[in-house]
Amino acid sequence: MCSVTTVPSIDPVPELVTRTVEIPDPGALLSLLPDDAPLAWVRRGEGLVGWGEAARFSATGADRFSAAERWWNRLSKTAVVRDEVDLPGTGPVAFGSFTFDDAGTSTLILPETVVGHRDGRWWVTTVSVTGNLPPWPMLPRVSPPRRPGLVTFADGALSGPEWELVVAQAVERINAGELEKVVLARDLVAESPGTIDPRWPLNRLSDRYQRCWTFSVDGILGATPELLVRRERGLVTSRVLAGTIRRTHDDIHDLALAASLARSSKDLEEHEFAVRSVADALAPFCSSMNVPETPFVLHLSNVMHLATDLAGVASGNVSSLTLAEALHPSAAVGGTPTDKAREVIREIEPLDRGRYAAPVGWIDANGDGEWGIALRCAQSDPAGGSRMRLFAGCGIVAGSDPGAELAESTAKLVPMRDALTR
Ligand SMILES: C=C(O[C@@H]1C=C(C(=O)O)C=C[C@H]1O)C(=O)O
Repeated sequence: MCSVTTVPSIDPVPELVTRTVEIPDPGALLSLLPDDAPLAWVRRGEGLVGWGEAARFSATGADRFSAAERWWNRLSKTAVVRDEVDLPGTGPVAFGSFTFDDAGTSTLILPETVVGHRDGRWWVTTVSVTGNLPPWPMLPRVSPPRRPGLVTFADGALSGPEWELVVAQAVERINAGELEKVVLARDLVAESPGTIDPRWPLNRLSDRYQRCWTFSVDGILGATPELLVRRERGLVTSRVLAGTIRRTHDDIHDLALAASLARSSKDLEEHEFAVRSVADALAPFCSSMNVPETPFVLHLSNVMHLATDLAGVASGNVSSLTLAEALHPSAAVGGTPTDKAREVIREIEPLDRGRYAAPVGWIDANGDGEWGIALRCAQSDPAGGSRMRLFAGCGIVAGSDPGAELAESTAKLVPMRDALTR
């Protein structure tokens, strides 16, 4: 295993050799994962899983994305690649997770083994960093995921009522004309009697939230409904969410609620801020772009969101990671205007977001990749695997009611809570 924290120009680059071979259906991707540091990006059974660590890059600060990209380019562009499948996600692939703010550590991880599935094809990529051809891939036998013991939940930085006061402060500042929208987050601390096997919640999340991207990278895991950006051979796509309503589990009532969400001027305004921030950030990188005029309603099992899928044609050879950097933080997780919203978050949200609400995903040697926003997620505590922090946030605009926002954040915590307990 090799670990790199900075990239001085004289740094020796590992001699990367990768071999990708097509394999018959090996079973569900998540069922292949070992319990130690599993890497995953899976939706509806397709995607990538990985394990082992051939190389890792860590970065801190405002240039964390560009430093990570430089490292990845140096590693992957000089690699010897044997790839008999040749799809986005074959050949060398790194999984990544970035911090919301400049503080804290962001990582890119090059796994020793990656298994992928897409359009009826499966493949394995193995990696060597010694210049030799990596071993012929063998999928290890893994133990089944272990159910956590009795998990308890406690308030994180603030109790619910304390958080409502912070939301009220934000509404006041919006009404005073300081900014238009700010996204505020809260956290819960989950504690289990023993080490939590991350594969347990991962499997629960991917079964129950099939429209979401289930991810696990370097201790943060979850199922996000929001795709910050995908770049695939010149096509750029993004799914923007903002505007939320809780489900009641009465289908007829939920349909009426979906219709009211689609007409709610408060939610439409909040959504418009988010779509505009993504379209504006992508514009310099795209020769053409399709931005639908009206959102659709995305139904998840706990909540419904206003959603817009944007698509563009990349004008140059810009990587998925550069695009993720340009988009982060979108108004869906930061606010409008961005800089003012970040300032307000720093001032009134007494919480270290860590990697919550920031890009998580993967990149290949061509720069193709998918980066979600780490939402509906939990971060394992570096001090021990029996503790996790769960996060949820809400977009606050002029018409926001603190009690309703607290209820919305509680609904957004349900997927992770349930995945740890049921
Ligand atoms: C911030 C979160 O979600 C974001 C905020 C939303 C909203 O305020 O309506 C909806 C989806 C996400 O863009 C979260 O889930 O933690």
